[in-house]
Amino acid sequence: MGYIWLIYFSSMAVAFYYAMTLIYNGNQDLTSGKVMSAFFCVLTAGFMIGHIAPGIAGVAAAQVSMARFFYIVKHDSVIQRRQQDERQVLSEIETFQLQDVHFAYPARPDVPVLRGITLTIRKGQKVAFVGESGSGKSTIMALLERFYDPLEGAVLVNDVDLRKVNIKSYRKQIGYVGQEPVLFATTVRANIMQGCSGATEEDLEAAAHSAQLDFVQKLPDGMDTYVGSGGSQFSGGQKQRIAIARSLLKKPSVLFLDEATSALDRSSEKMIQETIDQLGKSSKHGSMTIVTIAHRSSTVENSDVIYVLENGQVKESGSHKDLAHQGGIYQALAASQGAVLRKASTTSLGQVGRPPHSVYIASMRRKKTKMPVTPALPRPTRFPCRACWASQRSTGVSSSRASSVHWPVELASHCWAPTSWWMPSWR
Ligand SMILES: Nc1ncnc2c1ncn2[C@@H]1O[C@H](COP(=O)(O)OP(=O)(O)OP(=O)(O)O)[C@@H](O)[C@H]1O
Repeated sequence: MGYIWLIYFSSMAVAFYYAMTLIYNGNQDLTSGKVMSAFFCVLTAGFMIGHIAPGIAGVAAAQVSMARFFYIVKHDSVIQRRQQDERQVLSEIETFQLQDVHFAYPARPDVPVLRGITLTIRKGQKVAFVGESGSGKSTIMALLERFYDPLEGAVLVNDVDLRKVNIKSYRKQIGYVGQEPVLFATTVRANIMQGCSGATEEDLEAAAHSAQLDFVQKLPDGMDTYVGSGGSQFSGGQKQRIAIARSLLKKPSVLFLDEATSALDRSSEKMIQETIDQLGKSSKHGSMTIVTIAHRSSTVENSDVIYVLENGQVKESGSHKDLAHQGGIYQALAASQGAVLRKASTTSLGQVGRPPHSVYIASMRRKKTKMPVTPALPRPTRFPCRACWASQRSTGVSSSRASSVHWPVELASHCWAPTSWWMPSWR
């Protein structure tokens, strides 16, 4: 920009100098008055045009924003809403029923996602959906929230087809926390109060306490801390906790948790779950219905009913106690996770805080073996990836021996995998 101004004023100076030279040399057509008026005209015009330039960039940005705005405004809802049909106003949700529900997403109408789901959820129940990735768990939740309508069959609420229920009154009753919650670029307080403007400071504090928001209190600005664009100034688990606080403040009669505590450590998750269970028993609507999707067995163990999905169908249902010994998919899933956890707690590699390198050193000391000279390694904070660990196991090398063989020599960059890779979840 500085160069433009330099060129602009330099050319003006040259033109001015040239005009003055012509006058002094006796040019009859030019007078100093004419030159000065022309000079000020050009100066003013240039100044104005210079001011337009940033505006042109603004117009381009506004065009993009307007295009996005009109895209959203004109976007048709995927649910066929007919206001005259949505007469049933709900003050309370007693039951949900899915009756032989078939569904495919509008973007892929030929790919069936749900194939004949029939189930009932009653008031106050804790219901969980588990199953492999892509089996249709979140899709069931989306239908229960009426983000989509089923292609065949029906979703009933209090025995009324959801298509006939006033959607505003219905959604006021439900709370939803997803895996990647949406936070707005404002303060923690404003994010939690979103949609609950009537909540008092005590309600806010109670919700924050229930959702384990202690970390916010430790920040200099407390509840008035700015969360950043999309909550970018907080970690995934912290964002989930803020979103849980937001939902709890609303005191919904039904709470949908779609992997809502997946980013939390086990103890925080357990504490939040216990609080939600307690709140569930004492919500303003009597008892709160809680619908959970999770991959960790510990998250769903306390549920009254667990539905196990496979390829868009319910394959098993029952309590954890029933399913854990049924010899089906759930038992296999729970056992595989339990086995991994057991292995993690018994094998030296799985002991948190005692990484493989120190295990190796300790084992060499025990055996009074002369330690080979190995290059100094940074203190490891992560574990070998599952593939490497499996290959060590298959060669029959013991864990400490395996780590001594493998760890210092071959621990390549891919082995610096997060423990979550090594400790498989149900995904
Ligand atoms: N908006 C969409 N448009 C088209 N297909 C979709 C859409 N959302 C999900 N699907 C497809 O529907 C299927 C079920 O997805 P869904 O999200 O319900 O699975 P899920 O069991 O919740 O999986 P995960 O445990 O990974 O969240 C998947 O095959 C997915 O690719």
